[in-house]
Amino acid sequence: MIEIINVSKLFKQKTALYPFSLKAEDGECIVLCGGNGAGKSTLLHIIAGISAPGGGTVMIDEVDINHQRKQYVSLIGYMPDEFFAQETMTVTEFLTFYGTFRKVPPSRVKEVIQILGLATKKDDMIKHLSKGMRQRLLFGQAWLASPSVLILDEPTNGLDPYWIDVFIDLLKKIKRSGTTIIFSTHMMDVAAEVADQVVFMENGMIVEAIKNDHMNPKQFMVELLGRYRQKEE
Ligand SMILES: Nc1ncnc2c1ncn2[C@@H]1O[C@H](COP(=O)(O)OP(=O)(O)OP(=O)(O)O)[C@@H](O)[C@H]1O
Repeated sequence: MIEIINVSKLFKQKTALYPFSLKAEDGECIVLCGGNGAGKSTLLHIIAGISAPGGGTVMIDEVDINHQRKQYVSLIGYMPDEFFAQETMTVTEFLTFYGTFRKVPPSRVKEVIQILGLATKKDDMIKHLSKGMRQRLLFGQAWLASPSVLILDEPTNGLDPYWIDVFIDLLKKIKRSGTTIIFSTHMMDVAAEVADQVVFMENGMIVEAIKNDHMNPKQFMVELLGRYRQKEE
């Protein structure tokens, strides 16, 4: 379970996030939507422990980011929106490197490589991977240790339609295992398939939060697109 409690952020004079709160239970998914500069990455950086909140706090399974940082970080997996690794590492070396911090066995590294369709690339250097393959690898790094909360910044960027479908199915499976997921996207169809709650952000504020109360993905997408268009008018 994740609780975001009155979290805010100021960059010099500019407010990037006004105080707001959100909550997701085990196995639930929150999706953040909103235009460029809305504050999605800023919020995800705070939840991932990369950037300190200006005010408020984040709790995962009652572990407080401000007071139990080490324990908090062990409960999350974070996929950034940009690649950050040594590009001369191979796929296996990269995942093994991150796996050692969490005591992940080699069999799990192998399993993740397989599930993410990277088996034929396992000994290739990261610099030789396509954009979509790098995205899958970054996702693998976040998911490797089966964290309590998975935090993903625009995870479907660069994925082709086949891998978007695989990714949606995988997220649903991960939710069923009890993991809480929070991710940002510009893709309403992805949001409609996976989200229990879609949060629209604008200028660092939540302008609307829409819960999926038993709608199927198609109905939910129509609802989301309707709200999205209303905002543009
Ligand atoms: N390190 C920083 N220093 C100063 N301002 C920042 C910093 N990081 C983000 N901002 C500002 O905070 C605001 C929110 O940015 P953020 O990256 O969170 O938006 P976003 O919703 O993720 O956008 P996008 O869809 O383009 O990724 C923007 O106005 C941005 O310029």
